[in-house]
Amino acid sequence: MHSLVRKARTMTCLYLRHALTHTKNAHFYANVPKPSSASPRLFSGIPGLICTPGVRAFCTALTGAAGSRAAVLGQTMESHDSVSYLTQREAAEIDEILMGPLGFSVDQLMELAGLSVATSIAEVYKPSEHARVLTICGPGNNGGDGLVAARHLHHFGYKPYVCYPKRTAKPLYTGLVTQLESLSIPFLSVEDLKSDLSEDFDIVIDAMFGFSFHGAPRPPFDDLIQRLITSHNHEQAGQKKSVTVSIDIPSGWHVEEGDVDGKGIKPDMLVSLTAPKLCAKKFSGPHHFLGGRFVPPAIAEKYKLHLPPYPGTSMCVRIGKPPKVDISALRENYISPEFLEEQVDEDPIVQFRKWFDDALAAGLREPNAMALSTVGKDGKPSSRMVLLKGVDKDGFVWYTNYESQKAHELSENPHASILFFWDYLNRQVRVEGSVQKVSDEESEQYFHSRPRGSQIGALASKQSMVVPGRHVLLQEYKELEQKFADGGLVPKPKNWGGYRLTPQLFEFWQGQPSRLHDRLRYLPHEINGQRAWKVERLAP
Ligand SMILES: NC(=O)C1=CN([C@@H]2O[C@H](COP(=O)(O)OP(=O)(O)OC[C@H]3O[C@@H](n4cnc5c(N)ncnc54)[C@H](OP(=O)(O)O)[C@@H]3O)[C@@H](O)[C@H]2O)[C@H](O)CC1
Ligand SMILES: Cc1cc2nc3c(=O)[nH]c(=O)nc-3n(C[C@H](O)[C@H](O)[C@H](O)COP(=O)(O)O)c2cc1C
Ligand SMILES: Cc1ncc(COP(=O)(O)O)c(C=O)c1O
Ligand SMILES: [K+]
Repeated sequence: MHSLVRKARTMTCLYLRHALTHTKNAHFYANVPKPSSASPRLFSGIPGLICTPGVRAFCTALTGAAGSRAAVLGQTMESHDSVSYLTQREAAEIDEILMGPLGFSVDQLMELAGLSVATSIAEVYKPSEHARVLTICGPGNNGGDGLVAARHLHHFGYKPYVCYPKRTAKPLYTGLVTQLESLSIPFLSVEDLKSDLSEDFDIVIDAMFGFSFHGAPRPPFDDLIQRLITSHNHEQAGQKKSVTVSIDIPSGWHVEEGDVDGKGIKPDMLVSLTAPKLCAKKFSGPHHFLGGRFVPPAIAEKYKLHLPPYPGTSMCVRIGKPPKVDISALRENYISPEFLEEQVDEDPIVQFRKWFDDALAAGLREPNAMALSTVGKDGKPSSRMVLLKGVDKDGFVWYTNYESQKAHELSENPHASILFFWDYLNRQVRVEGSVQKVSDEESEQYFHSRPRGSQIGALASKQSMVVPGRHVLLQEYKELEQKFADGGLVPKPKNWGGYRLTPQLFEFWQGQPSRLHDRLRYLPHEINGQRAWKVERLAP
């Protein structure tokens, strides 16, 4: 086998493994026609994975014949070859099957389609910079998707406007209009719109035509499409422009051939629904997303759909590479509630618990992950992440190897700094203090509470030492696994245990607009011979 293909297969296995381990309660089938020696190991221990030679699945389809990049099983798809495209007839057929034998109603599918569009937009364009959204709706279901998207965008914090010149009298559509009116979303006529839409809007959603479009656009859509083209040309002339997001098909494009004469709209984002239609091959904008997370396996199999898995609970997934970004331009404008001296607890540990509970309530992944910085006698700082395993009035506890780099540095200099960053909450907490080992009993107790695999892993790993290759670690692990196969107690290695940082300084940071962040620092001081904490505000 060509080594690149072999590498692609291995990578696919890894991605598949990743996808599986992050998708709970699902069963996946993988066909590995010529398993490499690594395959069983890669797949072992994945709940829900059934390896079978009979079932066609991503693994073969994507890395076998074409030998295309394995990244398709990550969260993006890199080449056009690896994604499936539908013809106009297939798209209409799938619609009929979904709403016929598969028991969906059009309302349901439209709701999910519109939600996918709104979440795709929210992934790329933040309401802080792209608040004003005009949705131009056509007479069919594509227009309906636009009406639904406008409603969700309102709830996501955008300011939607709708232009819906050819309304459909069916209850589904009149209901969607009523819902938008009840949110006081303005409906604008074509005459209300300026010829350059960029003047009044940050985003224009093109929900005029979907996969049933044919021929040349009739009024008033011909004019509306022209305005989207003009707005794009303004951008090329260096003026500020609004971004165009097309739902399913860039309106005016041939559903299969795309922008035939090259004079059509050039959307910045395309949200394909169910699966991209053939015209999407011609899409060259920076953001191609897939939405419509409702495709049952029967459809995927019948139409041999190869599509990227949706990450987590997301309603959309990016297709294709993320655009190249100017790193220097990457920034967030933090918007948070005020964080004032009067609000903080006098006890910084209590204050920490409050913020930690907020991080837990927000559902953040590993809110207990913290950067630990240490400095040995050479005076050179080093940092790494560790997991907080306990916090109380005595301090902050984590566990590690007592012969690791951090352990050597702590033995030379028992002072450290820990740092939590809770991105979603615009918060950071830094804590500095002195460090001691926890008692052996405490370490014993914690060690035996860990998953058995991690206990054996701790025995197998001489943390921070050079290893000749991964196989050495795996071999060591396998031998230990066999040694403890009887299920008896795995002894805690002598060189494994906890550290406790006794805090001498806290700083609670909350991001605010214009970089005028809140920073409240706690330092110990004495009042009438009593130890207390003094809170001071620091300039951001
Ligand atoms: N399964 C899915 O993925 C789902 C997709 N959804 C969305 O539905 C559209 C397809 O919806 P459909 O109603 O079939 O069609 P369109 O929205 O594309 O539009 C049909 C109307 O447009 C008129 N039309 C067609 N061509 C022209 C033209 N050249 N000028 C003016 N008007 C035109 C057409 O009128 P006709 O008289 O020509 O028939 C119709 O009134 C799909 O793309 C998705 O966006 C569902 O929401 C969920 C399931
Ligand atoms: C999120 C996260 C949590 C981690 N938690 C721990 C931990 O609790 N204990 C640990 O020894 N290593 C942990 N690690 C690995 C460390 O970052 C580091 O690689 C290892 O401890 C060796 O560090 P050293 O060579 O500086 O001592 C974690 C890594 C990450 C990314
Ligand atoms: C090497 C190492 N040790 C310990 C830990 C902490 O893990 P646990 O929660 O199993 O104690 C981690 C976590 O990533 C780790 O990577
Ligand atoms: K469209």
